[in-house]
Amino acid sequence: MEEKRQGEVGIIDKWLKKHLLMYMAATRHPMILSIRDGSINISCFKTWLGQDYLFVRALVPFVASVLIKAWNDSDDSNTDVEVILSGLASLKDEISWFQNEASNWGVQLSHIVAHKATGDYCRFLESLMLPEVEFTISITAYWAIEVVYQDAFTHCLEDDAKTPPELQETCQRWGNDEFGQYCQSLKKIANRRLEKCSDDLLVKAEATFLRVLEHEVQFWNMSAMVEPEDLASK
Ligand SMILES: Cc1ncc(CO)c(N)n1
Repeated sequence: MEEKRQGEVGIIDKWLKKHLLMYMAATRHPMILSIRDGSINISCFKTWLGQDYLFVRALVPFVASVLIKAWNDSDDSNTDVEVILSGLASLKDEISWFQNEASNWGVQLSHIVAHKATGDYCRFLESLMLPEVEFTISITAYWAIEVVYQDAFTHCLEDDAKTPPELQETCQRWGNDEFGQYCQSLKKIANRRLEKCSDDLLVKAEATFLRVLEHEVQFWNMSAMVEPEDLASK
């Protein structure tokens, strides 16, 4: 295999440049900016918390499907499987974190109903779980899903950010260095596969990346909406 020359940009970096506006719409959404400048309405945060709990639960079988595809198709399946397995394992801790955080904020997870954006995003995950969806496509989607949160929440932890103290821990969950490294590992696997896939698949993978960004924007939009019951209680 030809080694990439140092400094040469991979396919994903080309996409990030080409679709920068869409990427920024997902990672610098007004909801994220409102966390960063401290102006966030806490009821939006609670909406996000409940809906993201549903999303993360749906992420478990999706990541499991990526793992199976790595096992079956990957040209470097030992390390790929290990990377994906560590992500799958950490979802268990993440779900416990959501349960604990929800109880701290008085959010009843057993009563949460999926909003349209959550349902749409979960159905998209299900479509990617089908066996006929190639590993290259599903690992690209997995990287994109994780990197949006990593990038967005890292932004809320920068030195000049005014993130409220009670939201710091949430931002740390996705904005910590270790998760940043994890996203780099996913990017490396995706890039390696994308470098050698057919043009046809490359077009499909790029479209999948864009669909993830669209779903992320819709998800933030939905979270930023104040629930009718919160308005009624004002
Ligand atoms: C909507 C959404 N996207 C990405 C992540 C990252 O895991 C998440 N928890 N929720």
